[in-house]
Amino acid sequence: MMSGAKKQAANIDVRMFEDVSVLRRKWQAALRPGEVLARYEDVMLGSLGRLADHMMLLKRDHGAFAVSRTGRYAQKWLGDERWDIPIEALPPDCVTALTEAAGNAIANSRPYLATAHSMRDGMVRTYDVLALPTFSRWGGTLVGAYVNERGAQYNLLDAIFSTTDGGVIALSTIRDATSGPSDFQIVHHNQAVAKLLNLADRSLQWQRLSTFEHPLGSEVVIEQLKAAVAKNQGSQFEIESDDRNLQLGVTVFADILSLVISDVTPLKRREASFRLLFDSNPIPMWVFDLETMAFLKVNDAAVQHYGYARETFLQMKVHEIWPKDEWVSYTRLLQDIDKTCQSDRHWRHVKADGSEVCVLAYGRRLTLDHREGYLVAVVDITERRKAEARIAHMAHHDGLTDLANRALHQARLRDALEAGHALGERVAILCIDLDLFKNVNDSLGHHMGDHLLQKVADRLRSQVRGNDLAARLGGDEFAIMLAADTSPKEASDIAVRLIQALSVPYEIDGHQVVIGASIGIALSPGDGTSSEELMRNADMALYRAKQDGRGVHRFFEREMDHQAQQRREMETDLRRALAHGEFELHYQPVVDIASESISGFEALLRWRHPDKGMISPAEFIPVAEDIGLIGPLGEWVLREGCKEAANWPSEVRIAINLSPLQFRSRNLVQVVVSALANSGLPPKRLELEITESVFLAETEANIAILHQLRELGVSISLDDFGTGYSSLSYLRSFPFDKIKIDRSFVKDLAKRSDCVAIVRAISGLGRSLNITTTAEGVETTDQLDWLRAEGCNEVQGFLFSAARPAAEIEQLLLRFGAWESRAA
Ligand SMILES: Nc1nc2c(ncn2[C@@H]2O[C@@H]3COP(=O)(O)O[C@H]4[C@@H](O)[C@H](n5cnc6c(=O)[nH]c(N)nc65)O[C@@H]4COP(=O)(O)O[C@H]3[C@H]2O)c(=O)[nH]1
Repeated sequence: MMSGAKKQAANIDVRMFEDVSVLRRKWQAALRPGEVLARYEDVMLGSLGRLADHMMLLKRDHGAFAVSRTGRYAQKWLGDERWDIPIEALPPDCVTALTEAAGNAIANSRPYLATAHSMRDGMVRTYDVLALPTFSRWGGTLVGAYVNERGAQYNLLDAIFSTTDGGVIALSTIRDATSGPSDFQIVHHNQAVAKLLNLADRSLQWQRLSTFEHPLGSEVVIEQLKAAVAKNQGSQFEIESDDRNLQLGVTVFADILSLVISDVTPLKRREASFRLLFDSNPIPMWVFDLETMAFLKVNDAAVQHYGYARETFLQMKVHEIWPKDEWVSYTRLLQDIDKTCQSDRHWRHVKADGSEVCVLAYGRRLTLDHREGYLVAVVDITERRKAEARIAHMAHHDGLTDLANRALHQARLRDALEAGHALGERVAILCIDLDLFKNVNDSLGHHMGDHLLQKVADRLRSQVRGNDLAARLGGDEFAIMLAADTSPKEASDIAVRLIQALSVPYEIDGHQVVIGASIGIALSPGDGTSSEELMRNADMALYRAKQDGRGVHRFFEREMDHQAQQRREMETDLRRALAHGEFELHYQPVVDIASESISGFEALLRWRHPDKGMISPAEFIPVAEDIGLIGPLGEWVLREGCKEAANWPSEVRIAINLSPLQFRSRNLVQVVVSALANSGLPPKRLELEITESVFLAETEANIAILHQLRELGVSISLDDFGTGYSSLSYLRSFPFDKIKIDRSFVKDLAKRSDCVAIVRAISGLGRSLNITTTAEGVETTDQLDWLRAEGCNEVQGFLFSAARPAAEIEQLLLRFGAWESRAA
């Protein structure tokens, strides 16, 4: 069944449809053959009847239309009863429809039907506008326009409100006797209200709130509405209804109130989740106002981490947790901040106690309490950064002294050389080697050695400035790089200062330790332009400084390069010499002062180089020691010496020198046993000469080896006695059979009383300890007389003979007999 209104609307539509058809037919019928348009008189004049009320005549005037002649209905539609109205004077909705219809009709030379929507008193009406194009005998085109409302009007507000999810209620205020607001009555509402209030089945119309059993009728709501009416001012508040959060927005129109209800449950849940995530998050978080930079919200973790009380925090601005030197840069960063920010940089923050932390910050924009804010979560990476820095530091520094290590030193040197090259500035390298450090390490132990190195490092550190760098290259090798354009004079002054500083006695664990330093200097670009070359040359200069008696500094000279070359050659030649049989032994007689006879021979090694001739052991033994050849070479000497001595008269002994490095091989005893066994030489005819340096390293083990040798029946002599540091204590460490007085004391016997005193003391010592004393380097009879007078037991030296090849031994024995008869 159709409602009355709908039926009426349907009738109107049918009539309108008929009107449009009639007019179209009339226009078609008026079209004469050969003419494009129907004539005005044929269409518009006469026989329009009822339709005349709905008609308008449109003239074209200079391109724009004007309306002349309007029927009554058309006048109402236009809202204007005048004849001749310019089109721009009409309501815009009419203008749009008329222009569209008339324009298209003229363009197509056919009737054209357009639709117009008009808004009148909140009601929307739809009209059909039919334009009939005609031509007039008096010239020009005239358009007859028919207008009629198509269907039922409807209320736009109702239509809009019925399609929204938001609830809208109109309430009228009920006043009491004092004319104050006492209650409210629902006078109108849209469909969404019932759904929002979960009251689908109940009618709300005319419901009084005070009797309305629903949270909407609660006292709280009524009081809020009363207050709004009293103040004539809108308000907004929330209520809960069936697990839903409803937001009520009140607008006051005198005694009528509109209540807009929206469901804010999802929003509330989001807020609750945010609160939960924010408040109890272990990661420090805050929200700050993007405009004022003030903290709006901070979570517990932030309060704890930064050490500010929450109230203090909330009165602060973001920049107050930045270090002052970053205020400008960080403010600039925040100005460019995006909707979200993934921290790709480190931020420095300052805690309440003034300490600084390093953090990563992650953030996003949000609205909090109607303010544009920024939510920030921070991850403190201070410890991680420290650990990273520690690891990076460790990779570039020496663990013991904390000085730069070789890698960092090389890298910095390369950089300095590059910069120096660009600027035309010199870079100096000072290679430093500690004199006598090995002694300390060996005699006082590694622990003391380490302490000493640390103190050395401290002194070096205190001597370097600016871009200069002190480094430990390993062991007791250090280097200083002087990066600022350094002259040779400056480098030399610094080297002198360094040697002085390092030579001041060290106080370590109650011991006073004295060491020195030797320094080699190389300067770029003259002594090298690459780090490798410069270091190699500084090292060569250092080698020279050590050769020159230590405690001095030397600059690199091209000649050193030559010497280094020679040394390399010697190393190569030495490796070959043993296999090629280039070594031989010479023997120097040892004379017994009392019996004035040869008691033995000292075997002294000789190297007959195929090109260079005879090379002194003083030159090649240290090299053989350095390249590890001393083991096989020493073994060869022992075998060869014992074999030779086995041919001598039975009372003549042989003395053989042992390098301290031979003790390292651990098979020394075995080698001696084998040499004796192979030669058949009785052990008592073999003397092994050692220097006190045997006691400097692995003392216990070496003393044990000495005891084993002695148990074989071999004698042990202490060579070069008096030249070392603590010889007397070594005499206690091992029961030596012989002490050899160094030739430096013998040399000046006749001239220097201190030498006499030393020789006297050593001889006395030997006597009281029952140790034979042998004086070396006796060249004059004067010296011999002094030695005899001081009670020395044996002598050897050029006075009797230099070391001679084995073939001359027999002759020597004979010749000695001759000397013996001449001396008598
Ligand atoms: N000015 C002067 N010198 C005299 C006199 N009498 C002897 N000499 C020299 O003094 C050195 C004595 O040997 P050294 O103190 O054991 O000192 C030796 C010894 O430490 C080492 N050496 C020699 N042969 C061997 C060896 O077979 N093994 C080891 N490990 N070292 C050896 O080489 C050093 C030097 O040996 P050489 O050049 O042969 O030098 C020998 C000898 O030629 C003299 O009256 N005046």
